[in-house]
Amino acid sequence: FDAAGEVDAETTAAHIAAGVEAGAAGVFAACGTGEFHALGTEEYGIVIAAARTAVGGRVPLVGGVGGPLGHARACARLAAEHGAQALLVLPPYLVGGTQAGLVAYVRAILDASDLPVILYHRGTAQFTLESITELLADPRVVGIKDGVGDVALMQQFVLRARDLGRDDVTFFNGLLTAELSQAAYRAIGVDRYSSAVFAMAPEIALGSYRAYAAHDEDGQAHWLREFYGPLVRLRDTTPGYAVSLIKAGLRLGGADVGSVRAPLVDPSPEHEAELARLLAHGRALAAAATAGATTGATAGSAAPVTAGS
Ligand SMILES: O=C([O-])C(=O)C[C@H](O)[C@@H](O)C(=O)[O-]
Repeated sequence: FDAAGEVDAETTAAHIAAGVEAGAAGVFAACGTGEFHALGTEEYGIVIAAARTAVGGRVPLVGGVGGPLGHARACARLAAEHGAQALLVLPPYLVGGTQAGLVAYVRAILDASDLPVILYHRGTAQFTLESITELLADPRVVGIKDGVGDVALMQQFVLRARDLGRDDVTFFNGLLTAELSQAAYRAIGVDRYSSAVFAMAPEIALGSYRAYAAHDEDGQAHWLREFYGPLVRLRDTTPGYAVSLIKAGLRLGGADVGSVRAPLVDPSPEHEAELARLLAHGRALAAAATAGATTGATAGSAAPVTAGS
């Protein structure tokens, strides 16, 4: 947002382009971290159009949709019009329905455009094995992203997709600060995750990703102890920090991204100082890991699966 609190298309595009250039394998635009909850319909179209310009067809672009059904359908149409390749279905607003109602909600969004959907299993949109099975019968359902943390249920979703011959379905760990739990997700066949940290500090997310991709368990544990664990403890001090810390991190890096919108709040000065300290430490760890990799001291992969949000 600009100084007046309006969507700033230019800054949005520059931010997303920088993430793609840094190596994101895909972009979730206007989703959880991208403040879908705070955008009007017209603003949503501006964000997706900016994202499309920034991405330039280099990686898949997924637009968030959700909330009130009328708004979700309007956003689905706008995402299609502005060139997104898929939709991430976020939970409906306020009310929780039955599983049949949830399936109908997804279908109504599917019918609003030609875009395939990824289901974000989270909040008021928590699926059962039965409702997932029903939705997987539709080839336009191409992904499931877990925001609940029930790995046993997610394992069932993965196996059911395979049993149905849906090898095309992509699974993501979409828990807050996904890196913290990613090792457990890989063990159940979910090797992709969306990284909010990538959105504020790609070099840190990529440093951690390289340890993950190389199956370097000591390296991953080091990242969790030194950076992600402390970040999550800071995140958990205040509701909404999963989003506002990311934006504050960008501001600390010099990007003119404005504040979060209500009801979220920006971090307090003390918390922002703690974030700055953590980011400096994370960047030092990333630089040391890169130096180690170039001298052959640390194994690493150059191909990120990380997707900015
Ligand atoms: O925007 C989104 O899709 C999310 O909020 C998911 C985040 O990226 C989550 O996985 C995280 O915090 O790392």
